[in-house]
Order: sequence, then C-alpha cells, then structure tokens
Amino acid sequence: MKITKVRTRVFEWKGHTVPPTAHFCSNAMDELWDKGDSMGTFRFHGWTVVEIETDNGLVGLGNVALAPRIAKAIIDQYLAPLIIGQDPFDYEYLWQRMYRSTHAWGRKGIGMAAISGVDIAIWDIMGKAVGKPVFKLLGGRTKDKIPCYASKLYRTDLKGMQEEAQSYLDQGFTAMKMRFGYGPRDGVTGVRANLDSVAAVREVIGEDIDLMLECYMGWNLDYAKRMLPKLERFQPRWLEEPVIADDIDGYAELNQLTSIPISGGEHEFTHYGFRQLLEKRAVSVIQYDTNRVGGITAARKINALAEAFSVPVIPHAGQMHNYHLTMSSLASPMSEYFPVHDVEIGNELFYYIFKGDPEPVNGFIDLDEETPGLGLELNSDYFDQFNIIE
Ligand SMILES: O=C(O)[C@H](O)[C@H](O)[C@@H](O)CO
Ligand SMILES: [Mg+2]
Repeated sequence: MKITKVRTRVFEWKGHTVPPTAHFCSNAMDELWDKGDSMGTFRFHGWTVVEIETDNGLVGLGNVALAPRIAKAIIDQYLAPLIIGQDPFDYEYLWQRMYRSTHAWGRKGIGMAAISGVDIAIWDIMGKAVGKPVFKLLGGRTKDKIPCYASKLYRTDLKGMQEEAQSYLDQGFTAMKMRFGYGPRDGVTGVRANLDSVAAVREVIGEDIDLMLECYMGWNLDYAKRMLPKLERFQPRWLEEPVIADDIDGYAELNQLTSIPISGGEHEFTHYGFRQLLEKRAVSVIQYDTNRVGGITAARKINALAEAFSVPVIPHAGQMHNYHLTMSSLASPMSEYFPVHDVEIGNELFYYIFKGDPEPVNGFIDLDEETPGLGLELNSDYFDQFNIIE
C-alpha cells in the first residue's frame, strides 16, 4: 500500500460564538499589561483537517488544532512530499523522516503539531487497512470503559458555576475541572475571588467528587507558591499548568511544595520533552494532546515512559485521537471530556467538524470494537458555517 495524496483544509468557524466575559480564564497573557482582548490568546476558532489517500482507496483522517493556516502550509510544503509514495505501515520511519528533516525549526510548537496531524491520519489508515480500531493496534483494551471528567466551569458568576457543576453531577460525572479567573495582577482580591470559586464548586459537589483546577499558565511561580497552601483544604485532584510551559524547574518546585499534584504537558512536545518533565519530577499528571505532541507515534512512547515513572497520563481534550491511547495504556486512568455547547473558546469546535466521538454515559465513554481506524468522519452538517480553505 502506498500513500498517493495528502489533502489539507482549514476550517474556520464563521457561525455564532459566545463572547467570553472578563476573568473567564486566567492565561499566559495575564502577566502583561495589554489593552487588547486578554481572552484572545486561548480562543481557537479554526482547525486543520488532514486527509491522506492511498492507492487502494483508503482515506486516513488527521487533525491539528493550533495555528491552522500555518499547520496547513507546513504539511503542504514540507511534510506531504516526504510521505507521498511511502507505505503508511512504515509509520516510525515516516515519523523520523518528518521529524529529522524539519529539525531546524519543527521540533516543538506548530512544526510538531503539523507532524501530529499527518501521523494521526497514518494511524487511521493502518486501522482501516486491517479492519481494526486503532486501540487494537496499540495493544487493545486495558479497561472496560474510560472514566471521563467534565471539563468546562469557566469563571463566571458563582451561582452559574454551581448550577453547571450540579449539571455534571446529574449527568453522572464523578470528576470535573474548573478554571481560575484571576492571577498575580489581580492582587489580594483576586486571591480571594479564586478561593471563593473553588469553595462554591466544592459546596455543590461535596468531598467525594474529584475536582481539578486549571490555571492555563496564567500564574507565576511566586503567586503559585502563595496559592498552593491555601488550596490544600479543597483537596484538588491536581492543579494544572500554574506557570508557563517553559518554566520546568518552576513546575518541579511546585510539585514538591504541597500535597497537591501539579499537572502539565499540554504545551510540551515529543518523548524528549516528557523525559525532561519526568526526570525532574516536574509533573504528577501528564496531559499531552496527540494532535500536538507528535501524533500517536510519539504519544505511545510517552505512555511507556510515564508507565515506568508511575505517572498517570490523562491527555488534554479527550477526542478520538487521544481516546485510543487511553484505552490501550495502563498508564492512562481517565480522559478529559469537553461537554458539547455553543462555540465559545473553540475546544468544542471538534464536534462541529467531526462525527464519531463517543458520548459519555454516566461519566464513562466506550470505544467500539468493530469500527476500523479512529472512528471519525467529517461532519458535513455544519460545513456551511465554516470558511473552508483548500
Ligand atoms: O485543559 C484544558 O482543557 C485546556 O487547557 C483548556 O481547554 C484551554 O483551552 C483553556 O480553556
Ligand atoms: Mg489545560
């Protein structure tokens, strides 16, 4: 079997979006004095869709969620020529070919995200070629079903957050993640506002539900050191990305500071990046996203490393490209799940572009044993709401 064609399309949402309110989610721009839209940095309203065709008529589907127009250009100009004419089952060779030939500029960030999109499509082809779901190629089922945590709870008014938390309990979730809205520049009142939001959610969910806390890199080391002891009484399952992704020593310091596990890796790349995080004991939970980290070929290596370090892997976002790895790895106890809603920050856009992602039932998702490949197809129902760039 040979790869004959690589097609990339950018899907840019032009439909209705829910505007974020102030202090919706702390983020890496918060430290800067900025007159602009401080929420702009973490809205993702576009996606790159990768379709790889083979000479026996198979089409593999991959995706990239970061800087979609750039990802498309990288795939079209640099990666497609490296894989056309090649056998998709040579996935490790192809990964190394893409990785090494773009090494001067592509090791981390959007270069690796583009490689990820291609690699995901290659795994989809392999599954379709042998008539098996991708998790079967990765070792098979290690769990009956995958427990999921509901991930939204952006910082709005406390009553609204409480109602939202209650709705996840009603749907059967036993774990959920909330976002902080305030950081170092918001002073003592911001500290109080952050603590109040966790107290409000805990009040509704009680002590027997896992609660994850997300900073999205909106704090700094000093602020995080002051916040962590104050958060201990809420017994969070983890505190996520307290500082920017490059401050690995900061993560390591925070991870030893209190009983609260520090999570990260959503903005880290390849097994080399994760070796550093693991060796420094910088994170207690790993959160790569397969569509950034280097695809399934890199993610499975990270799973092996994490297993040896006894650090759980709970990938960013859930979604099919991650679920297959979670299903097949003992290192992965759980998945993130974005409850479907109107287009807000863009995480939910995945469901408007693809269909096939499983719906959680009582807080668990399952993968079908019979559907070959990743189990995704394009969802043409919403095509007219996108600007589609070929
Ligand atoms: O962990 C996450 O789910 C991500 O950090 C968020 O989706 C991010 O996009 C900020 O909301
Ligand atoms: Mg996160």
